[in-house]
Amino acid sequence: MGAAARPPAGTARPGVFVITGPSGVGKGTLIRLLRERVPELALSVSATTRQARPGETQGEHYHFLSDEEFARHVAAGDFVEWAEYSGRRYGTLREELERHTSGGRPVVLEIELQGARQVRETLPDAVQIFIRPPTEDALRDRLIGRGTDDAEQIERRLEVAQDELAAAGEFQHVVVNDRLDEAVDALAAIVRGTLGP
Ligand SMILES: Nc1nc2c(ncn2[C@@H]2O[C@H](COP(=O)(O)OP(=O)(O)O)[C@@H](O)[C@H]2O)c(=O)[nH]1
Ligand SMILES: Nc1ncnc2c1ncn2[C@@H]1O[C@H](COP(=O)(O)OP(=O)(O)O)[C@@H](O)[C@H]1O
Repeated sequence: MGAAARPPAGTARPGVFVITGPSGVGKGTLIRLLRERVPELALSVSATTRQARPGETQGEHYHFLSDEEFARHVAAGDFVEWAEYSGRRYGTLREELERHTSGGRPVVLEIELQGARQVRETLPDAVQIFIRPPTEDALRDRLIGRGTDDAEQIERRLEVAQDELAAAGEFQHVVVNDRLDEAVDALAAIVRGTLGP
């Protein structure tokens, strides 16, 4: 964006950063480290109908909802975006996003491809970042190594990953998560480049 396209000083909208990439590529890990580097960056906590994994807590990792609760929010138009992934629903509640942006905080959304495409339409100023694995074998190794999904879930996630990886070219920024520290550096540079020093 050129300087002429910027809103006048004092009215700049906080940044919305969308981070997408296949399951197991390291999005959650990268976002945790990114937020240590850029502490003002808030995390949008998504809603989901999937079961909490051991160690995940309500309202911190996700807003865990029943199918009925999620459907009610869909019908009420409460979601900025939502999608079905591996048989479960995931979405960004408008209220959750605005809780941060209305206070002037930049915010990061960790969402899958269909949701990122919806945000591209509804929030065209959002910065879109795609995370790639160095190889598909590395992705499989990370999903196995994480130990949170059974073999069937891992295969489903790897199948979805094929379509997701094919869509990397749609994204403004692509970061390869090979060495973790280098990937965090690249993400921090994108965020700092948008927000300013
Ligand atoms: N569209 C959308 N996708 C989401 C949202 N929250 C999480 N996801 C994505 O849903 C997929 C599955 O998430 P999860 O079950 O937590 O698995 P994990 O990302 O492999 O740990 C991942 O690609 C997430 O990025 C959301 O609010 N909206
Ligand atoms: N650069 C990396 N090199 C090796 N392992 C990684 C790297 N980044 C993340 N991991 C590991 O890969 C697994 C999946 O990471 P996670 O952040 O849960 O991915 P996602 O949120 O994209 O599903 C975790 O066990 C994590 O520790």
